[in-house]
Amino acid sequence: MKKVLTIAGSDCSGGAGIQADLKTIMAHKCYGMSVITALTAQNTTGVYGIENCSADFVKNQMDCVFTDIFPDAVKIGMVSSIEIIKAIAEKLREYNPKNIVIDPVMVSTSGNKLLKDDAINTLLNKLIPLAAVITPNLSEAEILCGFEINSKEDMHRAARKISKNYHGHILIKGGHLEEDANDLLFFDGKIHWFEEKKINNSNTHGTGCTLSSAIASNLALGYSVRESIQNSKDYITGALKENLNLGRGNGPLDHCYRM
Ligand SMILES: Nc1ncnc2c1ncn2[C@@H]1O[C@H](COP(=O)(O)OP(=O)(O)OP(=O)(O)O)[C@@H](O)[C@H]1O
Ligand SMILES: Cc1ncc(CO)c(N)n1
Repeated sequence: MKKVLTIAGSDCSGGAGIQADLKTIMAHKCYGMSVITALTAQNTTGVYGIENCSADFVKNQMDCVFTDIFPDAVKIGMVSSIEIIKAIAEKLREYNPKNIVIDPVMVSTSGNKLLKDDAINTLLNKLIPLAAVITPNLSEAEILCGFEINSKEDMHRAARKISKNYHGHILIKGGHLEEDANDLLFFDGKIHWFEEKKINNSNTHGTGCTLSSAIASNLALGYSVRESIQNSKDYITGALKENLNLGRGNGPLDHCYRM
């Protein structure tokens, strides 16, 4: 059994964060573990509160996982504050796991801040360099590259700019583009598009969390980065097509459809 660790925030409504990650990891028949960085009080309509875990307790959780059941891949999502980011980076350098996927979560689907403004530089300088793959959405990529992204050409320019400081795989997700849901992979100066028609479903709460934990699961299973992204995109597309409709806002995905 391959083991996948998610380091992320909890979403009590079960659609994003740790809960989405564990459901995704299990749907890939891997063993899921979680290090919780923050508790959020949220649902399909918004985020109503955040309680950060102390940096020491994040380290304590990471020690417990890494000294006992060493993961084959690690997904990192909401990291909340400078202290937590530094704690995670320190422990990752100590244990040196393979297949680190970072979803640089900054804002929730419902528009609430999940990363403190002053923590962006620490995320960029201390954590992102440790990743094999990063998966910014359009607004996160805009913050990382410093200009607006409105088209596929802009996505390509943004990836090139981000690659000047980060040398791993950059996947810019196009889920928020007007037309298709096309994602761009940039690595070693080369690009590859993962193309998909946009599904007419507003229940997209947790798509980013799901994609990144699916990529981590596929990497743990031994697939290449490109295969892992394609498999994960297929997984998301299938889950969106199920048309689950829960809650009063942007509802979660159906993770049961392949089980
Ligand atoms: N309506 C849709 N139809 C098809 N694919 C979609 C749709 N919305 C998002 N996706 C896909 O889902 C994945 C996640 O992308 P998205 O841009 O939504 O991430 P995100 O904004 O980080 O997610 P989150 O809303 O969880 O923060 C991408 O592969 C994207 O192309
Ligand atoms: C805990 C958590 N992580 C990530 C997201 C991004 O969708 C969210 N809404 N909540």
